[in-house]
This record gives sequence, structure tokens and C-alpha cells, in this order.
Amino acid sequence: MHLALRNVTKRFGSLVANDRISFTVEPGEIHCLLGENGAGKSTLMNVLYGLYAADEGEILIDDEVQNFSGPGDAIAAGIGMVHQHFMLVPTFTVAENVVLGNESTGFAGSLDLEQARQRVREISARFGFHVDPDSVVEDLPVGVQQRVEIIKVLSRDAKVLVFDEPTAVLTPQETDELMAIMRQLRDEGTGIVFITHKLREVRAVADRITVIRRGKVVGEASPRAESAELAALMVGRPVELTVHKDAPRLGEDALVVSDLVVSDESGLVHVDNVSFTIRGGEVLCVAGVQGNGQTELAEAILGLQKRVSGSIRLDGQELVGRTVRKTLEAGVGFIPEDRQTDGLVGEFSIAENLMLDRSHGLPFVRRGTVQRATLRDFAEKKLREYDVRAPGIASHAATLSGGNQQKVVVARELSRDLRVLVAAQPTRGVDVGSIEFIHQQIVAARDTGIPVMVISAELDEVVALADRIMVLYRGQVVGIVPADTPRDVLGLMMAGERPAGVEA
Ligand SMILES: Nc1ncnc2c1ncn2[C@@H]1O[C@H](COP(=O)(O)OP(=O)(O)OP(=O)(O)O)[C@@H](O)[C@H]1O
Repeated sequence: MHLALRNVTKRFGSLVANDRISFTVEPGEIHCLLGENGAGKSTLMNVLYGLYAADEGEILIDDEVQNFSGPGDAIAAGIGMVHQHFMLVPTFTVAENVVLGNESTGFAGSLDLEQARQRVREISARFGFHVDPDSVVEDLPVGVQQRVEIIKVLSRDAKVLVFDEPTAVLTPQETDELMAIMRQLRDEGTGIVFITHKLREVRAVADRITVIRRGKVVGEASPRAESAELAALMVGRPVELTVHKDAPRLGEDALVVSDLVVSDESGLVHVDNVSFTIRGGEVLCVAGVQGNGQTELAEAILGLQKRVSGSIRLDGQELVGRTVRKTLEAGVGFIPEDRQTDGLVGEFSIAENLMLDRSHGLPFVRRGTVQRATLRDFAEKKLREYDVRAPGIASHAATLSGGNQQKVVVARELSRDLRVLVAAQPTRGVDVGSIEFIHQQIVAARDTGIPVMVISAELDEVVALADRIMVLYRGQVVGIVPADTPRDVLGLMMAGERPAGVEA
């Protein structure tokens, strides 16, 4: 199936998110769509998937103009979307999810459960997925859940698959496996659109690369291009891909976590007797596959988790038992991993989001009145510094692209008076140009002498920022190792193995 988008334009009010974009996908190719945050990639894919109607331009399949009025039409035409936030029902089995996907779109070839089981087995065998149709989705690791998404899409006979930042939630090993799956799909004749900010991935699988910037196609790049060249094309200027940092000037023990246990209502233990210390001026990176207690650890420091025992001391003062507000007031900076639920209020403006948690007093509030001029100057400065692409400080956070939302959260947290910074996946969804800046800001925070804890599923990020690395597995510390520990050793530790010579 030959797919073409021709001169697609999509506007949001006065903003032109897609400006006469033309883009094709041939059978049996992986076509990467690269672009900085807010360039218009998701918008273009939403047009392709029938979620948005283009203001101008057309979608052609085998040279015939299509009129999609919703995803059902796109799916019936053979277009499949593998979503980053999985659309699966966690308590259903794999086969039930596959049936559900077909029903909800009203796709003509609806499957019954037995047929669905059979399809899951067939597709799974063809691609070596090892997915059991009767497994309950929530019991499966994230990487396998993603395969279920792929199976669901393939079971509807998709000929073109769109992967929108599919590796954000995967481990390095799962990412490699996904790359292999994409290659195999391609070799069987599927056309693939691949959106990612990770240049390593682009260079590993792309057959063709189209770069868009500010809504327009700026050119094609060679899949053999160096990362630096791709980065520069994407953001329109040279980008520093490695973080420069001096040796840490270590201060006193500053964040001291002892015998920490975090469990949930059902008694399940997420953080299992964890102890570590971060000194002032030091970055401790917490590496681990998502879901091994990192989230709960970070939330316990902020005071978001209820069932906590043990101790978390910051500069000698106990944080356990404090309210979130008191913890924030104690100087805890917190970048949450899920910006949409925990980081931002979508209906608030960018400016309002930048002063969240700081509405109790100066500099933004004086005798109960918001200091509009101060807030405006501050917000405009942060928008410039962090290169947030938005019409202005009054734009609602919900209308920003994912990467730009992330920048607003990071800008807010790093501009408070901090005594510790806890940053969970600080650059998730952020383009290379802004990763550079955010990393510099995190290093600058460390160089002011505060302890910094960075939680990241990205080994590149861990290696770039860490002074030491702590690996968590099933809520326990596998080991705390030096920053120059080889990647393969870290990979093994992330799978729960403790290499010889590493102490817990
Ligand atoms: N529903 C909306 N209302 C108003 N503006 C929007 C809406 N959706 C997207 N935009 C704007 O359109 C532009 C393109 O956004 P889009 O999400 O397509 O970018 P992207 O390339 O996918 O970025 P990222 O890499 O950050 O995900 C951005 O400026 C964004 O703020």
C-alpha cells in the first residue's frame, strides 16, 4: 500500500501546526519523521489517523484520495497506530483486548474470542513475540504490552504502522527488541512511520528521514548521517550532545535515606528497605526498568506516598510525615515522571503553571493579589530561556506539545530556591536541543552544592549526568556503582543481576 500526505495544512487558531506538509510511506520502508518539540509531528499523525480534519491538503492511498472522518476509517483503510500511552484494558486478557480493539472501531472483520486467540498465536509465532493470548495484560512487562498493541493493530490487517515515540517507556533491551520487530515488519512489506527524539534509534533503523521544523518540511536526511548532523537539522543550529561537567565538589551528606519501605493499600511493597546517601553537589542517578520502585521512592521523598517507614533526612531534618506543601517549602524540587497528571494543570495558562505551589507569597502574590507584571516578566523569561514553543504565556498548558509541556515543568522546579532536586525522567519526550539545555540546568543545580537525584530509564541520560549510579530492581538496591560503569553491566543490573564485586 502506497500512502501519501499531500500539502497537508492544519491550523489551531492563528497557529499553523502543519504547513503544506507532503510525506509518503512506501511498502517495506521505515520512514522516520524527525522534528523538534512542537514541530507538528503528532498533529500530522492525528490528521493521518482521522482524529483531525486537515484544513487543506489530502491523504492518498494508492493514488486515491481518502476522506477519513475518524480513526475507524483510517483503520479500515489499513493504517495502524501504536500509541505511547497504551490503549489496552489492563484487566483483560491479550485476546480480549484484541477483540475489543476491533469492536470499538466497528471494523467489519470483527473477531470473536476464539478467532482472536488464534490470531494472537499466529502473529506471535510469525514475529517471535512469545505472547500468550490468555495472559492478563496488567501482569505483562511494559515491553510485552507494547507487543500486544502491535498484535492488535496487525490483527486488523494494517499495512502502514505509525509508531509515535514508542520507546519512551522501554528498557534498552526492549528497545533493541522493538527495533528488530520494526525491521521484520518492514521486511514483510509493512510501511512504517517512526517518530522518535532518539537519534541512536533513528540511525539504527531508518530507511528514509524527513525533518520538519515549525510545521514545515525542511528536508530529507541520510540515514547514514551522524547524530550531530541530524540534531542540527532538527533544531536548526549545532547542538552539544554531551554534557560538560566538572568533577563534583562534594559537600556534606545532604539527603540521607535509611531503611525506607513504601507499600500500598494492599500491602504490596514497592520500595524494599532502601538506604542511600547523596552528598551536596552530587548527582545520584537511579537507573532501573520502569516499575521497580523508582516512582514510589521519588513520591515518598515528596510526601505523596502514605505508607512509608524508615527515614528520609534532608540536611538533618526528617521529611517523612510532612505534608507535600511542607516538603516543597523545605526546598524539595520535584519533576514528576507524568507531567500531565502530576506536573501541570492543563486548563491553566503557562504563566499560572509556572507559579504553581508558589501562590502563598512573594514574589508572585502580595496580600492575596497576584503580581501580574512580575509573573509576566518571569514567565516570558522562562519561555525564552527554555525555548518553549507556544503562542504566549497565556496559552493553556494542555495545548502545548508534549516536549514543551515538559519544559514548563522543568523551568518551574529549577527556578525555585532548592535544597534538593528530585527529577524523574526529566527529559522524557524532549528534543535534543532542549535536552542539552535541561541537562546543563541540572548540572548547574548540582554545582550550587545541592544533592540531586535523577531517575531515568535512559542509559544515555544516566551516563551523562551521574556522579554515581544506583540500580533498583523489584524495589531493592542492586548496587550503587561509579558513573563509568559499562552499559552492559548496568543493563544486567537493571535485570536484577549483581555483577561480581558490586555490593548492595
Ligand atoms: N489542540 C491543540 N490546540 C492548540 N494548539 C495545538 C493543539 N495541538 C497541538 N497544538 C500546537 O501545534 C503545534 C504542533 O504540536 P505537535 O503536538 O504536533 O508537535 P510535535 O512535533 O508532536 O511535538 P513533540 O515532539 O513535543 O511531541 C504546537 O505548537 C502545539 O502547541
